[in-house]
Amino acid sequence: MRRIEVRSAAGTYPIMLGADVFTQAGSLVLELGFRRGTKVTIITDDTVASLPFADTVLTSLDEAGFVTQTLTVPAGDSSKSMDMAIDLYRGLLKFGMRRSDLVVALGGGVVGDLAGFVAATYLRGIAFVQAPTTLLAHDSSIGGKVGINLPEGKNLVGAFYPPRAVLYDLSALRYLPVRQWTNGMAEVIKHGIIANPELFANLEAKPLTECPLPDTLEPILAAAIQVKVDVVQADERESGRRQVLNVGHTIGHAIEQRSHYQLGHGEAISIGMVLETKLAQARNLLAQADALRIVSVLEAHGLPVRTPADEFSELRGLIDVDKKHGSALWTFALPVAIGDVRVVSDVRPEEVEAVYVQSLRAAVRCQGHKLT
Ligand SMILES: NC(=O)c1ccc[n+]([C@@H]2O[C@H](COP(=O)([O-])OP(=O)(O)OC[C@H]3O[C@@H](n4cnc5c(N)ncnc54)[C@H](O)[C@@H]3O)[C@@H](O)[C@H]2O)c1
Ligand SMILES: O=C(O)C(=O)C[C@@H](O)[C@H](O)[C@H](O)COP(=O)(O)O
Ligand SMILES: [Zn+2]
Repeated sequence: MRRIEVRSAAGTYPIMLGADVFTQAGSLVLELGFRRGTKVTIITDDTVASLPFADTVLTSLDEAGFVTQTLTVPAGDSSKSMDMAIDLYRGLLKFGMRRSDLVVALGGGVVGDLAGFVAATYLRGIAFVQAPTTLLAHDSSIGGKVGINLPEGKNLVGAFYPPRAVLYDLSALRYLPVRQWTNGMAEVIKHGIIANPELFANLEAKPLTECPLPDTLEPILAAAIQVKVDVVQADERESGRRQVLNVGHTIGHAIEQRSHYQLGHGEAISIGMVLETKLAQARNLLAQADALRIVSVLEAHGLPVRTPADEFSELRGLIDVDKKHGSALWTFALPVAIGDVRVVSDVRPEEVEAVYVQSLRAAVRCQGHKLT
């Protein structure tokens, strides 16, 4: 089992990464200092609850002497809501959860963000452990961003609230449908674009279109995780450097929400990365060869790269509520090389619209070719 430490203002926490982490969940939680008899609520979703490893985690915690319950929410981004958070608070209260007790978020980014938000706010904050089960969650489980969506935009309510540990069992990933695997690759590729050109080149040379065996996967995932760890350690509360993790997200979040979550987070961010790559090119920040490499590697992984049919006017308001903007001008994290992303805070909405409209026209032309 590989151990990666994350320094945070609230203390250092470990990421335990390996193929046999969940069977040891109970002893790992004891090692964190929680005593036998502590109440542990596992928060998960209804898909994950039915997979064999959910039982493995529960059994391991029971055998270690914890008093457990499981609370289940429907799978999907619509569970990242205040209504769902309130249901969960009540579930915790009913079970008698105190400040010394523990929440375990077992699932993908939706469960991690929601359960983390509930843990951050229940009784003004109780401890939680992230137990990510999707590839995408190599990103969401680290760094302490927790939150819920509003109808007006993604992740508009939340906190920076680091977990006590991240227990990442790679054997859970073999249950992922291909679409979910691919969805997660968007954030792995993103981490390469941000700060690891070697990781990016490896993905170009050998696209990971399905879940490989843990021995192959572990070093790749560890490299992507290390990019995230380095960034959040440098700027935990996103006052500057951390904004680079948002490459592809300023437009991608709007596209994700506008699709009513028919597009997965990684799928929307893939389209967002393509459009933001074009914005970087339009500003002469990125060479054409690098722009082509970004689009090609996303395509090679089966990720969507075409602009959806939405009019820009339908996205503008959603982009406008992005938390990074400081004024009427927009803030974007733009790729400037493979392995380097720069934050720019003087983007006029009209510039984005021009790039978007041009890409939309190109996408429609392409479709026309296919039909004829
Ligand atoms: N907090 C952060 O830093 C951060 C970072 C990236 C993304 N996010 C958020 O994460 C969310 C997306 O996360 P996600 O893509 O993991 O989505 P998700 O949590 O909805 O999981 C995707 C689907 O896979 C299923 N699933 C989970 N584990 C599985 C497994 N092992 N086998 C089979 N099916 C499994 C889930 O039930 C769900 O249907 C978005 O809400 C996004 O905003 C947060
Ligand atoms: O950890 C971060 O910081 C990120 O930006 C990671 C993103 O992949 C993630 O989607 C995050 O939830 C976006 O946060 P937001 O603050 O833009 O809502
Ligand atoms: Zn993301």
